[in-house]
Amino acid sequence: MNTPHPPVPKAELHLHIEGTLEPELAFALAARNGVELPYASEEELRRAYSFSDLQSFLDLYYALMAVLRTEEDFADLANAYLARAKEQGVRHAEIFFDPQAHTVRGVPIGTVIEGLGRALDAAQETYGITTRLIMCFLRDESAESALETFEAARPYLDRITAVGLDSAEVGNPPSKFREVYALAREAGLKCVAHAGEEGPPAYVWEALDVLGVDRVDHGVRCMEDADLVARLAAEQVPLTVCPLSNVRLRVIDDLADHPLPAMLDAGLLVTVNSDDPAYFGGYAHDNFTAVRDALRLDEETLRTLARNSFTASFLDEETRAAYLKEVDSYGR
Ligand SMILES: Nc1ncnc2[nH]cnc12
Ligand SMILES: [Zn+2]
Repeated sequence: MNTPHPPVPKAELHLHIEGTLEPELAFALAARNGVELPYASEEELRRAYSFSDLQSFLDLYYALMAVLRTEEDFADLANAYLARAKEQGVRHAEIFFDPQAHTVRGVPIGTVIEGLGRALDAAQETYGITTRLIMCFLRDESAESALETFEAARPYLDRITAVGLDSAEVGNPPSKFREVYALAREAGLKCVAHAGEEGPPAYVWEALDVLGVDRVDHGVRCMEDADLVARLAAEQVPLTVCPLSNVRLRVIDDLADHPLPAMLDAGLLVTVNSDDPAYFGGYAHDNFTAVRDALRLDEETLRTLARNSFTASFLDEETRAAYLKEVDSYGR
């Protein structure tokens, strides 16, 4: 009898912790916190997961966050993700969170960070997963709100590795956040930003040239601009691509048409990630197997994607090398 392959060891670099809120946990937290959800059952909620674009997803994503109120809630959310991530072969996770989506509801930023931090502190021992935290600014909020959020997070910066930029992209270019990114860099943080998901290649240029990002989240629309592809390839700027998300949010019509193979052929440092797995139908390895099947990727290409995930991470060199060794010996 064939023993099934364990999933290839990988790093997850594009994962919104709020996007891991499964219906089951949403209902459990709603009951615990006395929050009424506008859905009669988990099944009914799941039926609402049909999106026409990024905004239609964001509306539900922010609405469901109403159930997240206490440190314990954020710790439970992160633990539920880590348990699933372990099963998916995730050895390292760099996790986004959206503080403004919680502070606007009266949840203090310290509650969010301490709650997530409680789970992440135990992640290596409990799940064998190393972690980093990336604080995202909501780009459809003002630049002033991002600055206030950064200042509110200052007491917790030792828990934060990088800043990021997410939410509704079109009409909210990276340059709007020049100032807060300069402050983050001054404070020694790494910088990433969603760019080129729904927005044009010009937003990827801005993320690079105005914000000075170390990685681009999504970035798939870079393929419309040959000069941009050349720049990203020459500098080996990592792109955290999220295939199932791209299909669910209609960035790409069909997974079989995804530009991932063309991106790899162009010499881009591409990684495969899950974005908001509770909403988009798959966690990290589910994305690997989906692209393998739809795009007929061979085992060596999957190994390259796994290698890329560690190469593109914010890990220290020694830990990175240890993980790369695991990838190289996988299945051999
Ligand atoms: N795919 C995505 N794009 C932009 N903002 C997000 N927030 C959560 N998921 C997102
Ligand atoms: Zn994202």
